[in-house]
Amino acid sequence: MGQRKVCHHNPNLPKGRPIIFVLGGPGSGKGTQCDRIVRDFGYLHLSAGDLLRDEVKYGTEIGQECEQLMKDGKLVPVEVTLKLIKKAMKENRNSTTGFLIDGFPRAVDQAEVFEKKVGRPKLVVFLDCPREEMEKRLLKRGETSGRSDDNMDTILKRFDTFLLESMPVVKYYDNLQPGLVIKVSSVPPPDDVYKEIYCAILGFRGEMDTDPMCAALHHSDSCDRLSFA
Ligand SMILES: Nc1ncnc2c1ncn2[C@@H]1O[C@H](COP(=O)(O)OP(=O)(O)OP(=O)(O)O)[C@@H](O)[C@H]1O
Ligand SMILES: O=c1ccn([C@@H]2O[C@H](COP(=O)(O)O)[C@@H](O)[C@H]2O)c(=O)[nH]1
Repeated sequence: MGQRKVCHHNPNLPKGRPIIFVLGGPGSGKGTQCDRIVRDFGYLHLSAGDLLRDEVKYGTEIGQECEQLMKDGKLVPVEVTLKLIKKAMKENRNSTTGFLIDGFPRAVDQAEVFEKKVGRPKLVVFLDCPREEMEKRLLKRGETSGRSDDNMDTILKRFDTFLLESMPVVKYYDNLQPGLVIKVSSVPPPDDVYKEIYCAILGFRGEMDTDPMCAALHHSDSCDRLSFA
């Protein structure tokens, strides 16, 4: 993953509704940032984890198949997640201006199959957060979330799965298309983390100059801060 100086200004954007992936470790803040993106851009937020938890909650066949895997911090088969995501995209294709996919793809083979069967995202946001910080956040969230995986035992397994299987997805997209991935530290407060994401989205929409803060970033050398290094 080399140093690349890339501004998010892609003149060859295909038409249609954009897809954004928000990736990062467990508790890195994906859902928190997605809330802000939805607020400002109105994209449809599809959390693969939420879709799976709904299946578990309603006791569907998929839910029964996935419940234990999720408690063990393992990945459910891509056929399952892809089916849920594609269904939600299809149902909403006429009512949304874009798709914000949170926590998927979780492995390189998942990214490959998405690329083949659905398409390429316009932007991949990678939230970078130290493990200790993620652990602290998840344990705190676990006090009230009711999630069966917000406990120390499962958190450790989720970290292992993330490092082994999910981190390579970031490199996959960075290699696939320079500038596609932005790496953002999610340690600062949520609104500060969001600034870079917001500018990157304006960038691929060709609207960078509509916001003075983003325009300054775009026209200065600091533009390469947005690229994955
Ligand atoms: N920048 C931040 N600073 C401090 N706390 C944060 C920040 N972003 C999110 N949090 C908190 O950390 C916890 C995890 O955040 P969030 O649910 O958004 O993470 P996630 O990446 O979606 O997690 P998961 O993958 O487990 O679903 C939440 O309680 C949230 O309020
Ligand atoms: O694409 C995905 C997304 C999620 N999972 C499983 O769900 C849990 C929880 O996911 P969150 O994104 O943290 O809500 C995850 O640990 C996996 O078991 C998945 O397999 N594939």
